[in-house]
Amino acid sequence: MSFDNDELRDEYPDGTVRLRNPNIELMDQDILYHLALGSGSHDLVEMFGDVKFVCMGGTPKRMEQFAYTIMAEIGHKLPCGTTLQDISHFSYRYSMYKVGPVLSISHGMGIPSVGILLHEVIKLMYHAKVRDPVFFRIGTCGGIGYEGGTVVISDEAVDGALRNVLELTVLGKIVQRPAKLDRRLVRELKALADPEDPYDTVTGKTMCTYDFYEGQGRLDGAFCDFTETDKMEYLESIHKAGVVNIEMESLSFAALTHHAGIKAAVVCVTVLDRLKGDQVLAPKEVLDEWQQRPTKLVCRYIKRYLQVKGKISLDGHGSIAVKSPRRFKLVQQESETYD
Ligand SMILES: O=P(O)(O)O[C@@H]1C[C@H](O)[C@@H](CO)O1
Ligand SMILES: O=c1cc[nH]c(=O)[nH]1
Repeated sequence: MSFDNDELRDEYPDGTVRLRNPNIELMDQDILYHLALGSGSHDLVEMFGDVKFVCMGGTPKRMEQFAYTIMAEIGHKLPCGTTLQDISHFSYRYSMYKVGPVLSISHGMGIPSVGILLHEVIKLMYHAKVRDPVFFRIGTCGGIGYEGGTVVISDEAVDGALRNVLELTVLGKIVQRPAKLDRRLVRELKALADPEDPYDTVTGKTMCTYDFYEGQGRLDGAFCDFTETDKMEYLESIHKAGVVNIEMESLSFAALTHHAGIKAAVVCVTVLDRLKGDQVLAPKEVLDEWQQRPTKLVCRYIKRYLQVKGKISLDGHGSIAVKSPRRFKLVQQESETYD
């Protein structure tokens, strides 16, 4: 296991999520302001103690749909006559749905929005005494050399200058956090791509920017100080460096989950090939179908985990069998991160 934050694992071998913040346990209560939840006002262990998977994506609609999809996939039943409730409705910020061991939460757009949410969800995992949760981001992105509709599993997140770190200004000083993702989880997810899927599923480096327009080299924003030639030179250079897609949250997602010792993956669908244009031209119905593709892969992972866990719960090794159409693999449930 090459876990950069091994101290966390050694100190808390039961898998509960620990915070790298001594202040929290000294507080009478912790208000998770943007989730409309609190450790004093809610029984967080009772409400969330059984969570195993936390799935996030940009929009409330996508994450509500994801919640209904995973509910059907894992056969979770709601009490008669009830529907899923948005647990964070009264925050008017994020939406959160719970389906058995799965949380489905919208994160809004960009690093600041997903960063605030991650602080609060990681604290939620801590207060609820959740063990070894796995986090997924289910998103959309621009492909670099990939047609719209391609599913991309990120094996690394980099910023606009190809640096594999999230940079934050804390007390006026620049702090860098490594943006590492779990290698084994990438392989497990890739193995769940079905050759029968009518689209490609690829792995590669994901560039994460602070802006959709100038930050991603688009010519069609309200402002643009570079030429088409400059743009193409840049996109070709990042393509050469192994970047397969661009989006706006993976850097924070990878860095904050890694800092908390939480296993995480980013799975996005491309909505266009940026080597061919800037505007998202696909019709809405097509975009809606494309957005379900990362969902399908993550659902397969969760379903497989839950089925296998049911069957092998007595083996004590915490292993998960991943069936690809051609083969079965027994995969140890450990984390591996890129150095
Ligand atoms: O998860 P989503 O679809 O929101 O991810 C990407 C990155 C930005 O949040 C947004 C830009 O259109 O889409
Ligand atoms: O080009 C794109 C498409 C979706 N999301 C992004 O951040 N960029």
